[in-house]
Amino acid sequence: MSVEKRTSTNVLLDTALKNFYGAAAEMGLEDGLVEILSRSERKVCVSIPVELDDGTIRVFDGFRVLHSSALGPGKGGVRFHPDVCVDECEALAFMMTWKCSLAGIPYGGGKGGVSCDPLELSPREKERIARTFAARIEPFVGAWTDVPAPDVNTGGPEMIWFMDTISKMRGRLEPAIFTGKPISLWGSKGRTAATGLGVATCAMELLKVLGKPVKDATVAVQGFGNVGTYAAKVLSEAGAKVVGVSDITGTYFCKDGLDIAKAMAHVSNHPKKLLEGYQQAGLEKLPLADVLFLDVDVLLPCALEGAINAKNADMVKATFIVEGANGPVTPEADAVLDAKGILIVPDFLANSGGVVGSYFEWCQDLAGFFWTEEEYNERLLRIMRDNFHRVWEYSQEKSIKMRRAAFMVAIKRVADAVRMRGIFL
Ligand SMILES: NC(=O)C1=CN([C@@H]2O[C@H](COP(=O)(O)OP(=O)(O)OC[C@H]3O[C@@H](n4cnc5c(N)ncnc54)[C@H](OP(=O)(O)O)[C@@H]3O)[C@@H](O)[C@H]2O)C=CC1
Ligand SMILES: O=C(O)CCC(=O)C(=O)O
Repeated sequence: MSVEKRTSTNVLLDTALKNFYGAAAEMGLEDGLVEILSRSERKVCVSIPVELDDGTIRVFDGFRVLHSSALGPGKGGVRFHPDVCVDECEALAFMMTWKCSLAGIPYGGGKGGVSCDPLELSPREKERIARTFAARIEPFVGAWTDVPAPDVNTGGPEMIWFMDTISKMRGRLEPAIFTGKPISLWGSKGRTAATGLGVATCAMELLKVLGKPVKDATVAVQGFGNVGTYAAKVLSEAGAKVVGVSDITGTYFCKDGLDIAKAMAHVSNHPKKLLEGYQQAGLEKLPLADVLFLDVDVLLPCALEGAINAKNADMVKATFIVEGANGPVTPEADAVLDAKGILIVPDFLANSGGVVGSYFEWCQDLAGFFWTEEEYNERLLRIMRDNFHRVWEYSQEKSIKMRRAAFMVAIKRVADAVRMRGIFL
């Protein structure tokens, strides 16, 4: 039997599938498992009717995809963004399966989202969307079925609206269904910074194995949201020089290094949480895309998928790329960057600090016993460093790129679970 390969017009899904098929072929995965693992167990599409503040009604589309539950309950964020669609959610759920597997945590892959533009919505409108979305996906989520978390444009408030709605529907508190909650309401110390801390840790481990000092290494960060800010903060605190950061208002560049704490304070005080208007001595404002083309040691794409693609890959000057976002480099760009000798730490290794941190929160919620931030960070750093080295060493041993090595390690664990449990999960 030969496998009929799935393709997609959605770039992110097509990328995820191509990377999976390539790794599956290289490791000689049997056809039946390739068929099973190239499809999602469940794709839920819901409509979300909401009354806006002006009294009009709008219906938004929402999605929750469970790619695989072979290793445990689904795990993955919920995104609020105008481009959200079922294919994008499937691609991200697919990547969550490999991310959780690679991280060695007991979860499968899930992802969800609502197609909406948060910049156009009031907080009350966002709350109505979040609560109706939660109510409509209620039959499909649970601490032992599928555990959502924050992603682009969602965070603590959305997780509380989700948790509160489902707790009311079930008549009991359900804290372990959602992670990324505020610390005061069954959240965990450390979770907010976890993804960025993990990205920065991978960058520092990479520099270390290559014998390059972190001190004065130059860094550029695309996206100054949850992942980008904390990655920039940790690296600048470790002595690296973060010379460029960006959000949708443009690229902010300073050759002597940006003051990341000051930039974070500016964003947190900005009414729309933007870098717009940020000032410091020596600052230059550059066009949006320029952050990707700065001549730096390390580039961290921490915004959205497809940022580095066939059209712009040739202009990238960084020596290393550590992928903070999910899917920021398309396969075509990957080939161009490889030819230029640019080394890439793949997304589902580099940004796995978020889901590892969510796992810690879930454990604490189930136990009703909470850890200190030191305990949380100590465990997170140990896992991130071990995982980085496992993938790095495997890629060296096999003379393959880190992305391929990470896929092979991750697919093996899921395939073993399917073999042990039987195919009808
Ligand atoms: N949060 C988490 O724990 C995890 C997130 N990720 C992934 O990391 C990425 C970022 O997520 P997160 O930080 O949570 O999201 P946020 O919404 O907090 O931040 C996203 C940032 O990207 C910026 N951005 C969007 N488009 C562009 C663009 N074209 N150029 C420059 N900046 C842009 C946004 O700018 P603005 O604010 O101006 O819109 C914002 O600063 C996503 O791919 C997500 O899936 C992965 C693992 C875990
Ligand atoms: O924290 C989580 O559970 C998932 C985070 C996520 O969506 C991701 O890693 O892409």
